[in-house]
This record gives sequence, C-alpha cells and structure tokens, in this order.
Amino acid sequence: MTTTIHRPARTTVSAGLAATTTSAASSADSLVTVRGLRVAYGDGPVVLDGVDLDLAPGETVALLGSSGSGKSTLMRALTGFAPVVAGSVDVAGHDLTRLRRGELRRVRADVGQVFQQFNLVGRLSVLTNVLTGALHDAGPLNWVGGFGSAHRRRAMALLDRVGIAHKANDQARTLSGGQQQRVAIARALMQQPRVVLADEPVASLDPRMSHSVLELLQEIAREDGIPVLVSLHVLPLALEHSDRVVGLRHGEVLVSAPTASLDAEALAVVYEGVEEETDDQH
Ligand SMILES: Nc1ncnc2c1ncn2[C@@H]1O[C@H](COP(=O)(O)OP(=O)(O)OP(=O)(O)O)[C@@H](O)[C@H]1O
Repeated sequence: MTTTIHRPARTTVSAGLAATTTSAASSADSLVTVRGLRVAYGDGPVVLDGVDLDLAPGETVALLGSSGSGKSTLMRALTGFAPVVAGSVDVAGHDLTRLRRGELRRVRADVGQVFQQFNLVGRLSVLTNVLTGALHDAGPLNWVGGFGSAHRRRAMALLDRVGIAHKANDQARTLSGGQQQRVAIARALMQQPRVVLADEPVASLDPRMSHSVLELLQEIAREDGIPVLVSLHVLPLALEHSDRVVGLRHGEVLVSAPTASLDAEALAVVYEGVEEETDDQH
C-alpha cells in the first residue's frame, strides 16, 4: 500500500515532507482492512469520511487526531458498534458491516480492548478480573470454583507476563493506575485476540507509566504477531512507541506513514486549524 500525507487545499504545505513512502501494512497481509468508511450518528454530520486503514500482524499503529476527529468512532467501527453509512470493515476475514448480531458477537471475541479508565471491577481480585476476559469461551462456569484450572493457569501466566503476578489476589482497586492498566491488558489477552484496540490507554497515567504500558503493548504486538491500534494524544509517545502513524482530522485520514519517516512537524497537519486545546500534544 502507498502511504500518504494528504494536504487539503486549505492547509499550508510545509517544506521537507516525504509525501509518499512505503507502509508496513498492505491489504494483502492485513488482519484489519477498512475501506471507504463513512460513519454518521443518526441525522448528525458525517464523522468519518472515506477512511481507509490496514493493520498488519505484529505492528503497532498510533492513531492521532484532535478531540472529536473520530478516533474513538473508528475504534468503535472495528468492533461493529459504529453507525456505518458506507464502506467495509474487515476484521480477520469478516466484514463487520455485513454480519448479523450473533456472528458479530463471535467476531468481537477476536478483538481485545483496552480503555483509558481500565474498566476493571475494583472489588474483585486481579486474577478474577483477568479471568473475565475468557467469559466468551468459559462454557458453563463452576460457580463453586469459578473458572477451570486451565483458565486460571493461563490467567496467572498472563499476569506474570505483564509483571504483576504477585498482585493476583489483591483487589483490583488497590493497585496503581499503571498496574491496573497491566491487568486490563492481561484481561484483553485472556480472550486470545487477533487484534488489540487501545483507546487512549495512557491518558490517565503519569509519563513513566505511560512509557512502560506502551512498551508492553508494542512488545505484545511483536511477540504475538497481532496488530495493536493505539489512540494517543501525546505526539512524542506516538513517535517513540509505534511502527506506523495514522492521523485523522475532521474524520479524514491525513497521514498514514511509517513512524520512522515522521516527526512532530510532519504531523502538525493533523492539528492545523483545530481550535481545541493543544497543550498536551507537544
Ligand atoms: N454517540 C454519539 N452520538 C452522536 N455523536 C457522536 C457520538 N459519539 C461521537 N460523536 C461525535 O463524533 C465525532 C467524533 O467523535 P470521537 O469520539 O470519535 O472523536 P475522538 O477523536 O475520539 O475524540 P477524543 O479525542 O475527544 O476522544 C465528534 O463530533 C463527536 O461529537
């Protein structure tokens, strides 16, 4: 696939940009392929317009854009929850826009999700929170012992992988934000996802924790050979912890290029003409 930095007529072209480079992803090897995606909520305006996206196994793609540019909506489309007006959203060989509800539920199990607020059940143990990631394939639960021993072994192995096995029996709410996000990542991995979506996973974390959580996500992508799409508001974090960057502005993809070919100046086009606060982007 050719990658692009689009410059709409109303924006200024700054010097020195590589307008065309070669991407890591192409539709041939992509696990996720979005084409011509157009989304509108009810009778409201179009919030995604003609979006193309490819996610290849093993790559971490940073999704950038100002508040309201459509990042969460794109993530929602990848789980079949966005009101799609046109286009296709292919995840692991299934076009989500064409599936019935039951089929959609099965395909959703392939998509692991990580959220800004972790979404753990605070009063439950760390281990139980991770186990809930396997609910879709747990079968009839043994309500005395809960999940079976195979699930528990897998959950413990994942907690070990994310570095907090020693907290397994603690209540989730007693952990720090960074630790809770690691639990949430382990829970997402528990469902053995084919792709991981992380919607602003470090927005509630301090800089040190942010780096370590993003390092972990990138490591998981590489080691497990799954794509990770991570939306971020902080440019330096995106430039340090991704293989490719996709930049949205007003629902359109303006930048899609390997991270190594980009810098903050090249990405400024994504934020040009946007009035919202920009303090945390640089
Ligand atoms: N459920 C909804 N109903 C109506 N409009 C919505 C809904 N969700 C989002 N929108 C609108 O869609 C547009 C894109 O929103 P979205 O949340 O996808 O942006 P975002 O880039 O994720 O923003 P942020 O960085 O603030 O999370 C915005 O104009 C928003 O108001």
